[in-house]
Amino acid sequence: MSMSWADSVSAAENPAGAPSKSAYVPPHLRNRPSTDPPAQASYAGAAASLGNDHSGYGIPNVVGSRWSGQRNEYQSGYAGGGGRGGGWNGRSGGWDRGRDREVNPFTNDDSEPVSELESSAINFDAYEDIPVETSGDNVPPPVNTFADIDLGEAVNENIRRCKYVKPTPVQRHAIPISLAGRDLMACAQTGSGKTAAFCFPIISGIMRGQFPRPPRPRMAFPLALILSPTRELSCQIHDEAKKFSYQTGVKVVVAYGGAPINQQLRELERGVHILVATPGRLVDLLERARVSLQMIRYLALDEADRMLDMGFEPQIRKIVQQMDMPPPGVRQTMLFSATFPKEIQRLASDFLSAYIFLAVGRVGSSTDLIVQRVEYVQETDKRSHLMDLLHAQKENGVHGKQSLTLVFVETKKGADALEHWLCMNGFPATAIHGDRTQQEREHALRSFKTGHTPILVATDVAARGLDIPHVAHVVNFDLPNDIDDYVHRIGRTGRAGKTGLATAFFNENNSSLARSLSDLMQEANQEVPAWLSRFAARSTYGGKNRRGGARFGARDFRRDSSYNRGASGGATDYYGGGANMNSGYPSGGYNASYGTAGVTSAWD
Ligand SMILES: Nc1ncnc2c1ncn2[C@@H]1O[C@H](COP(=O)(O)OP(=O)(O)OP(=O)(O)O)[C@@H](O)[C@H]1O
Repeated sequence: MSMSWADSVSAAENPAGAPSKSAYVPPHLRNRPSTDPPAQASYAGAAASLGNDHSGYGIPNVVGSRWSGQRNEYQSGYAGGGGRGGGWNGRSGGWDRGRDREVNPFTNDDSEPVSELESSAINFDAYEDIPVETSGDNVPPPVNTFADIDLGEAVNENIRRCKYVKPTPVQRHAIPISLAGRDLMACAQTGSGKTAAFCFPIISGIMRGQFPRPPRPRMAFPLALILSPTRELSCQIHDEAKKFSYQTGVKVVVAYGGAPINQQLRELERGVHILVATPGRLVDLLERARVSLQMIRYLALDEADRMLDMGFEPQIRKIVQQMDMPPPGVRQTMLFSATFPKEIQRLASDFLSAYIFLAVGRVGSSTDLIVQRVEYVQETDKRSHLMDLLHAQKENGVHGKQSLTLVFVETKKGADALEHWLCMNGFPATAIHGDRTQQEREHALRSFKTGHTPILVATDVAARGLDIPHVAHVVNFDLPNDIDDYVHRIGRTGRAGKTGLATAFFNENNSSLARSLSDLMQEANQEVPAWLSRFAARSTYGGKNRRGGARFGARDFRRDSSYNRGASGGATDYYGGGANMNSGYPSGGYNASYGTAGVTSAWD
C-alpha cells in the first residue's frame, strides 16, 4: 500500500475559580467567587493592551497605543482568531524593552551545520497520496503554499529563514483550521512538521490579537501555553518557537524541571506571551502564584496522547481544569500527536469545544520512509548482536560523523550498563535517562547531536518528539510493551522526508507485541518475517497493548457507533457529521480499553 503524504508539498468539568474541595488553591485565586469567569470580557476581542506599565514586567507591548502607528492592519479576518485590530508587522512591532537583546536564533543552532540545508531539501514527493481525513463541522479547506496563509510578514520571513519552501501535509490542513479559531485534534506521522503546525497559528494569533493588560506585576500572564511531556522536548519546541517568532515581538519562555527555577522565574518576570512547559514545573509555578493562566487564549498539547495517559492526566487536569485557565470555547485548544488511542481521544474531548479531528496518514501508523527490521535475538545474545550491527555499519561506512544510532532500552540501569559496555568495547556512546541530572541529559544530547558520541543509549525519555538530524538507525534493543511507543521511538529517524532504518530485537518476552507489530509493519509496506507472523497468529492483542483487539488503524472516535449510542446527545454536540475522507480507512476501531501503559522512566 502506498503510504506517503498526499498533497505534496465543557466547558471544563471544574471551571476556573471553582477548585474542588481538596484541590490546592494558589494565593491569587483564593477568595474568588466561584462563578467569576477569568478575564472573560477580554477574550471577546475587546480592545485592550498587553502593554507593560507595571514595573518589573517587561513584556512587549502587543497592541498598545504606543505602537499603533507602526502596525499593519490585517485585512483577512479569521473567526475567533483573537481580533483583527492589532496586528504586528514584524520588525515594526516589537518589544519596547529588551528588544535589542533578542538573540538571533538562526545563528544559535547547536545542531549540525548541514541541518539548515537539509530543511530545504525535504522530499515532498515522499508524501504523495497520504490519506487525509477530517471530521467535524465546517472544516476550513487546506492551503497549498505558505503564501496562501496570512501569517504576517515577520512570520513569513522566519519561514524563509527556516528554509521551509512549502507546508507539509499536516501544516496544509492544520494551520487554516487553527487560524479559523477552531479547536483541533490532529494526528500525523512522526517527523511530519507538527511543531510548526501549532506554533504558526499561535504566533500569528498573538500578533494580530488584542489582549488586556496583565493585571499584576511579578506574575506572568502568558497568552499561550504549550505543554510537552519531557524537558528536552520542551526545550526543542522553545527553540523552534523562538525561530518562528523572531522579530515579531512575541516572547517565548520555557519552564521545565531539573533546571534552576530562579532563572526561569526571572525570565518569566520579564514577560511572556507563549509559555512552553513541562507539566510538573508548571504546577510548581502555579502553586507559587508566579504564573496565572487566566489570560490563556491558546492551549497546545504536543504528544497529547502521552500527556493524557495515566502518567500525566491528573497534572494536566489540574492545569487545564482546576486553576484559572479559561474554559474550552473561550480558549482555543490544539492537541497533536502521531498516535491517538481512542480511549485517549475520549478523554481529550473534555478539553475541546466543537473540534475538528484531522488525521494525516493512518492514526498511529509509522511512515514507510523508515525501513523496519525485526530480528529474533535471545536476551543473552543482544549485546553481541548489537556489536555486529555497529561493526557492520562502520564497515559499510553508514556510521560516520553524520550518521547517528539511537539505542532504546527499557530501564535506566540497563541504559547505564549498555553505555558502559559499548564504551569499553570501543564504541563512543553516551546515555540519557531519568536518573541522570538535567545537565548530564543535556550534555548527552548535545554530544550525540554533534556526532561526538554517535551512539545514544536511551530510555523512553527520548522516544517522543526529539528532532535530531542524521539519526540513521534506531535500535530497539528492548522492545516497548506498547506499539504506540514503538511508533514514536522509530520515528526518531526517517524525519522530514528522509529515510531511516529501525531494527528491533524480538524474543519470547515480546510475544504480546507480536500481532500489533506485525500489523504495523504490514501497514507500512515492510517485510514481516515468517516467524513473527507465526508469533502474531498465536498471540492475541492484550496486556498493555492499546490497540486492543482491533485491526490496525483508527480514526475519530466520535464516528464509533458505541460512542454515538453511549453519549447522550454527545455525538451531535461533538461531531456534526461533516466527515471528509481523502482515502478510505479500515472500518475497525479500537475495541479494547486503553491499558495502563508503562510509565517507568522519569519524564519531566
Ligand atoms: N514545511 C517544512 N519544510 C521543510 N522542513 C520542515 C517543514 N516543517 C517542518 N520541517 C522540519 O521537519 C522536521 C520535523 O518536524 P517536527 O519536529 O515538527 O515533527 P513532528 O511531526 O512534531 O514529529 P514528532 O511526531 O516526532 O514529534 C523538523 O526538522 C522541521 O524543521
